Amino acid sequence: MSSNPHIGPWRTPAQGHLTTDANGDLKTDYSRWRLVDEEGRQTWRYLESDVENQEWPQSVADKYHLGMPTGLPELPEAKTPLKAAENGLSFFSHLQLEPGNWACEYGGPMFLLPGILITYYVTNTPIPPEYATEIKRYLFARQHPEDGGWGLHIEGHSSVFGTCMNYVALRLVGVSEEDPRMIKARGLLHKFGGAIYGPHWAKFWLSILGVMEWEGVNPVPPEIWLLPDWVPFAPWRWWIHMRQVFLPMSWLWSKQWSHPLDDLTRQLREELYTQPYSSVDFAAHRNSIHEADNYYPKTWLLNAANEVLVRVWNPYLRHPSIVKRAEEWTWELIRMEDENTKYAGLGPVNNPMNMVACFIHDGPDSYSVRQHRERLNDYMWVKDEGMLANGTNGVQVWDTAFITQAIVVAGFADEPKWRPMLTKALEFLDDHQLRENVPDQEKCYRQHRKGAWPFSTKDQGYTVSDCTAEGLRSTLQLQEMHGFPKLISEQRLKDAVDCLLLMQNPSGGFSEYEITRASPKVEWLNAAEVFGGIMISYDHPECTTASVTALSLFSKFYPKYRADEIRAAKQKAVGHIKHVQRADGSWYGSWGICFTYAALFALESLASVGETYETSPDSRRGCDFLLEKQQADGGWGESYLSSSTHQYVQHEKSQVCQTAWSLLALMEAGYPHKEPLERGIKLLMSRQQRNGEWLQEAIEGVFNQSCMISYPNYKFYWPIRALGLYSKKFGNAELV
Ligand SMILES: CC(C)=CCC[C@@H](C)[C@H]1CC[C@@]2(C)C3=C(CC[C@]12C)[C@@]1(C)CC[C@H](O)C(C)(C)[C@@H]1CC3
Repeated sequence: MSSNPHIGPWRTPAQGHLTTDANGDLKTDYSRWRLVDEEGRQTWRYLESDVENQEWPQSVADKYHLGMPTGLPELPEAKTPLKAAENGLSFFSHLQLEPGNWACEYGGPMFLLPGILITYYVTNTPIPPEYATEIKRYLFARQHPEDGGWGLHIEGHSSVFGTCMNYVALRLVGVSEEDPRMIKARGLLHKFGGAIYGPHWAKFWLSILGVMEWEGVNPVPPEIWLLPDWVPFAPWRWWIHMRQVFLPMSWLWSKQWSHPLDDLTRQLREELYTQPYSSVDFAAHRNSIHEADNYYPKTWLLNAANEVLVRVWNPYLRHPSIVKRAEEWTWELIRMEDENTKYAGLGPVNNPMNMVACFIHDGPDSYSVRQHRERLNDYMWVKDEGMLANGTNGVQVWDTAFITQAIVVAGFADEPKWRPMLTKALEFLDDHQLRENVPDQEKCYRQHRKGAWPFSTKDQGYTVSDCTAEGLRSTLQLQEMHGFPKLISEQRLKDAVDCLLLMQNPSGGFSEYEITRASPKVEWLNAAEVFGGIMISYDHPECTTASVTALSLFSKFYPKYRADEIRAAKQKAVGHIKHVQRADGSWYGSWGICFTYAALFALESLASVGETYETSPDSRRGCDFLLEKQQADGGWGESYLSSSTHQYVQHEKSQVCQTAWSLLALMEAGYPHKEPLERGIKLLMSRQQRNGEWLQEAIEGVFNQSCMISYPNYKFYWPIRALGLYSKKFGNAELV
C-alpha cells in the first residue's frame, strides 16, 4: 500500500449504485449527478443518499449535460427559418440555470486534468471516489485507439506530453499498470523515448510528483521577478497566462520541492522511463524533446540563457539572500492572485500550482489550501464520457451574452414568452460585471477592470476586452433597445466603455486581458515548446472588432459620452483591422476555428462603421473569401488545422457552427444575393433535430494556435442567430 494516507479512498470506487460501461470500466449512477450553480459558480455533486436523490430531481440541464435523454418533446416541424430558430431556442431555453446563465463542458486540452490530479495527490487531498471513477472513464474514452496515446488536445496526435501526463493521471486514480490499455500507452511512451522527452511543463509536474529529478527541468528562476520594471523582458510584461503560470512554477522550482517517495511513485519511476530510474542522466535530458511535442522549438537565445543559468548562475552566483528576496516577492504575488480571485485562480494551470505552493508555504491544513481544495471542484465537469477538467471555471458570461444577442438579432426579444428568460440573463450580466479594481492593482500588475465583464464569473474577475464588449452590447440591446429594466446603470455602462478605451494598444488593435506590455521579441524566451505566441499580449482581430462593434452601439445611445475619444479609438481600430486583413480578404482568428470565426467579427464590425459589401472593397473581399469556401452542400466547414497551419483547411464535412458564422458574416456585411445564403440556411435546418437541438460536431475553439477547446453552446446560439437574421432580411418563406 502507498504511504500516502489518502491513497486508500482514491482507490475505492463510489459506493453502491455502480454499473459498468461498454469497456467494462466502473461507471457511477448518472441519475445521481446534479450540476449546482451558485451565482454562476458551477460544481457537480453526486448524491449518495437515496432520499436526497429522490427529493432533488434531475433537471433537464443536468440530463442534457450528462448525455442522458432529456425527454423534451418533438416540436412542430420547422419549415421556415424563423420556426427553426424558434425551435432551437425552445430547446436551448431549457438549459438556462437558476442564476440566469448557461453552462457547458469546456474541455479539449488534455494537459489540465493531470496537473490537477498531481496536485490532489501531493497535497494529500482525497479525491472523491465518484470523481476517480469518472476520470478513469474519461481518460480511457479519450485514449487514441490506434497507438494507445493521448495528445495535447482531444483531436491532436499522440505526444509525450499527452501520453505521459495522462498515464500518470490514470495511475493516480488507481488504474493498474497491468491494464492492457496502460500497457499499450506505456509501450508508446517508451517508443517516444520515455518521459524525459516531454516538454518543460511535463517535466515540472513529474518533478513535483517526485517521479523525475529537478536536474531534468530547465531553470525557472524566481529571481527574474526581481528585474526592474523597465527591463524590456521583465515578467510583468508577459502574457498573463504565462506570467501567472510561471509565477508559482518559479517559486516551486526554487524550492525544488518534490512529493516524498511512496510505493506508487516508486513504481511510476520504473514505468515512465526506458531504463532503470537510478541510471537515467536527467541533467543530460533537460533539453530532450520528442518531435511530436516540439511544436515551437526553443530558440538559441533561450538555450544559451538556460546554459548560463545552469552552469554559472545556479552553482556560483545564486546567493541565498537573492533567493530569499525572490521567493518572498513571488510568494507575495501568488498570495495576491489567490486573494484577488477568491482562490478560483486565473485558470486551471496556475490555480493547482498555487495550491501546491500554499501547501508548502502555509501548511497542509491551512486556510489557503482548504480554499483551493474547494475551488478545484469548479474546474471539473461531468459528461457522458466521464469527468474532465474545463479550460476555465466556466463560460458563463460569454455564453450568456451571446445567447442574449442571438435572441435579439433573431427578433424574439419582444415576445412575452422569452422575456423572463432574457430578464434572468440580464440579471446574470448585472451580477457579474466587475465593479471595482483589484486592491493594489499596480503592485500585482493587474489591468484596470472596473466596468469590465470577465469570461466566466466575477470571482475569477479578470477583465477581457471582448467579453466586456459583448457584455456591454447585450446590455444595451436589452435595456436600451427592448425596454428591459435598467439593472445596469448608465454610469456602469460608461465604466465599461472607460475600461475598453484603456485596453487599446498603440497599434489600434485590442488584446484580451491587458494591453501589450513588451515587444514580440520576448517570444524568443518561450520555454513551453508546445504553445506558440504565448509570451506577450497580441492584438487579436476578434477582440479588436468586438470592441469596435460595442463602442459603435454605445455611441448610438450615448452620443455625447467621450465622443471624440470613441471616434478616434474606432478609427484606429478599423485601420488595424484592415491592416491585418490578408490579401485574400480573410482574417486569422485566434480563439475560434478559424478564418470563418474571424470573418464573422470582422465583417460585423466593419458594418458597424458603415462599411458593407456595397460600400467597402475590404468588406467585399472578406465576403468573397467566404463565398469561395462554401461547400457543395451549402455549408461551411473548416478544420482545426487552419489554426495551426495559418491556411484555410476545409473540414471533410460542413459544420453547423462555421456555417452559421459565415452566414452571419455575409448577412451583417449586407451581402445582397440570396442564393448562397439560402443554401447555407437549408443546411442549418437540415441538421436540426425534431426537438429543436443541434448535435455536437467538430471542436469549435482554439488557443495558442495549437490547442483546441470546446464551445458546445455555439451549436445553439449561432444557428439561432443566423436563422433569425436571415428571416428578417429575406423573409420567412418555407424552405423545406
Ligand atoms: C497555456 C495555458 C496556461 C493553458 C490554460 C488555458 C488558457 C490559456 C485558455 C483556456 C480558455 C482560453 C482559450 C480563453 C481565452 C484565453 C486563453 C484561455 C484562458 C480568451 C479569454 C481569449 C479571448 C477570446 O476572445 C475568448 C474570450 C473567447 C477566450 C476565452 C477563453
